[in-house]
Amino acid sequence: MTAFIDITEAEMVFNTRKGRFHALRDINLKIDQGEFITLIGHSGCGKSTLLNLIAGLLTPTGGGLICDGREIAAPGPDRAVVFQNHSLLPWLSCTENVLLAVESVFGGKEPRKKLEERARAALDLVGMSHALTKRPHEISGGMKQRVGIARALAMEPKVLLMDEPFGALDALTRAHLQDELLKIVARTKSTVVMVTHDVDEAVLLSDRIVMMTNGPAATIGEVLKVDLARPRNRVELAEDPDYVHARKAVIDFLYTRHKHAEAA
Ligand SMILES: Nc1ncnc2c1ncn2[C@@H]1O[C@H](COP(=O)(O)OP(=O)(O)OP(=O)(O)O)[C@@H](O)[C@H]1O
Repeated sequence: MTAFIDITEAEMVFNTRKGRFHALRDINLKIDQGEFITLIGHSGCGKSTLLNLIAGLLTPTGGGLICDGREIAAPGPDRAVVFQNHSLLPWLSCTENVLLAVESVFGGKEPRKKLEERARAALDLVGMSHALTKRPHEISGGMKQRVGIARALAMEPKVLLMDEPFGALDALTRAHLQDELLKIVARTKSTVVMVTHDVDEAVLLSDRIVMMTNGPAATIGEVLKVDLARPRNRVELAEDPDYVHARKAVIDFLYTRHKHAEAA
């Protein structure tokens, strides 16, 4: 039986002005439904490329990707993406931004009232009910990112794909949104694949951390299972020996065994 997401021998070669660039090779990964996976690795190793392959925004030059029994050949509403920069439409309110995504999935099948309910429920889930009519420029960066997450969740995707969703936020807002995301995912039981540079974020959120080697021709170096009970509490975890051990394993991979050339 194939896994919920099944990546087999995926390879990505880009054609550039300077010739062919081999970004990813031999990517093999099976992800179960409801799993929270983070992709971690040094800058330029191909984390976003791998996420974009799962999103269907890129087509692999070798191998294949399957999601829920179907080959991933194009982007689809079953795989919603949250980027680092919220990418909300500035002239629309928070509700209208979310509604647009809801309409793209459920429009034509459900009455307008039901679509509006879906948008409001998603904004409620991320704690943004107080800003339904506000435009993006009227809310903070953290709030914009919440609306971006609401927009993705409102599509009821099978998979939530996140490319450094909290990368542009200050440390406190980031911590707060990580905690919120943990609660949301516990409720929605979403399957999540998230790109991050942050070791603590990876350990706090993940069921498994996929650690990537440096490019060119990067691949999966190691996969670390994070066996910490949920719900997870960042304060209690700080001194948990299993947390400290997982953190050390990732740091060791990144900074000892796969040190980046620029940092060497
Ligand atoms: N469309 C493209 N054309 C050519 N090369 C590309 C393209 N997209 C990515 N690359 C190259 O592939 C490699 C992997 O890029 P990618 O953005 O996936 O890395 P990353 O690990 O997400 O990096 P970062 O952590 O800095 O965001 C890089 O060397 C990048 O320059």
